[in-house]
Amino acid sequence: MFTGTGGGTDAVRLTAVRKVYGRRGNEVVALDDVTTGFGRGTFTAIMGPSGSGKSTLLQCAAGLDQPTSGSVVLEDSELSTMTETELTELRRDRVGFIFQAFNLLPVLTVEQNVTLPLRLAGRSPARGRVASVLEQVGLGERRRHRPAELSGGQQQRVAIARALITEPAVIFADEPTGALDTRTARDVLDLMRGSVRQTGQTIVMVTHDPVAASYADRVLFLADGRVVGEMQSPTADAVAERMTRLGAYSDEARRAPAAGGQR
Ligand SMILES: Nc1ncnc2c1ncn2[C@@H]1O[C@H](COP(=O)(O)OP(=O)(O)OP(=O)(O)O)[C@@H](O)[C@H]1O
Repeated sequence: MFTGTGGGTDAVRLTAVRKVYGRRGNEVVALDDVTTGFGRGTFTAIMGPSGSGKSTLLQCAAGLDQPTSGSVVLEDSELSTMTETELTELRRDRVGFIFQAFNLLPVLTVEQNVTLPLRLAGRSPARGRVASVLEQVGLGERRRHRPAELSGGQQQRVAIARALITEPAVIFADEPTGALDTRTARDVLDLMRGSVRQTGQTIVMVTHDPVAASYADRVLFLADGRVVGEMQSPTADAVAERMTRLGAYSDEARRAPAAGGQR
C-alpha cells in the first residue's frame, strides 16, 4: 500500500518555490513559497481556483519551467542548477506527461506512438515491454491502429502507455480527463490509479474535477500561489466542499460536478 508523502522517499520535492512572471512593476506571483513533496508510488491531485498556480507548479516540478527562486529535486537531481540541455534530457528520460489534448502523432500507429519517447532517446524497448504496456492499458489488440481509428478514451490510453513506457520517476498529468465523457474519464482514472497501485508509478495530476481528484491518494489545494490545504484519501464530496470554501465554485457547479456524482 502506497500512501502519504513519504518524507525522504519523495519522487519530487519542492522547497520554498517562488515563480514570478512579468517585469518589475507588472509582476504576477504565480507561486509564493511553495514547499511540498510527492511521495514515490503515490497519486496526488492538485486543485485550486483558476489562476491559483496549478499549471505553474506542475511545470516547475517537471522541469518545463524554472522557478524564480527555491529548489526542485526530482529523485536525486536538483533542477534549478541544470542547463536547458540537461533539463531536456531529464524530461525525456525521467518524466512522463499526459495532457488534456492527447498529442499523438496521427501518421504513427499506436505502437509507434508509444515507443516514440524511447526511440527519441536512442533506446529500444526491452523485449516484451511494449506488448506488456499495451496490455496494461487494454490496447493489446490495437497496436497497428492509427489514432484516428480510436475513440477519445482509447487515444488517452495510448498517451498513458507512452508516458509509462520509459518507467519515469513521475508522470505529470494536466487535466487528463478534461476532454472525455464521464464513463471514459472513470476508466482512464482507474487505469492511472492501477498503475500507481500495481507498479508503484508516481503520478501528479492537475484537475478541476472533484470526482477525478477522489481517485488520488492525496489532494493538494492551492490558492493565490500558496498551498492552503491537503486532504488524504479524498472523497468527491469533501473535495467539492473544500473547493467551494476556496471560492472556486458556484453552488450550481458543486451540485453537478463535471465527471458526474460520487464514485
Ligand atoms: N507565461 C505567463 N506570463 C505571465 N503570467 C502568467 C504566465 N503563466 C501564468 N501566469 C499567471 O500566473 C498565475 C497562475 O497561473 P496558472 O496557469 O499556473 O494557474 P492555474 O491554477 O493553472 O489556472 P487555470 O485553472 O485557469 O488553468 C495566473 O495569474 C496567470 O495569469
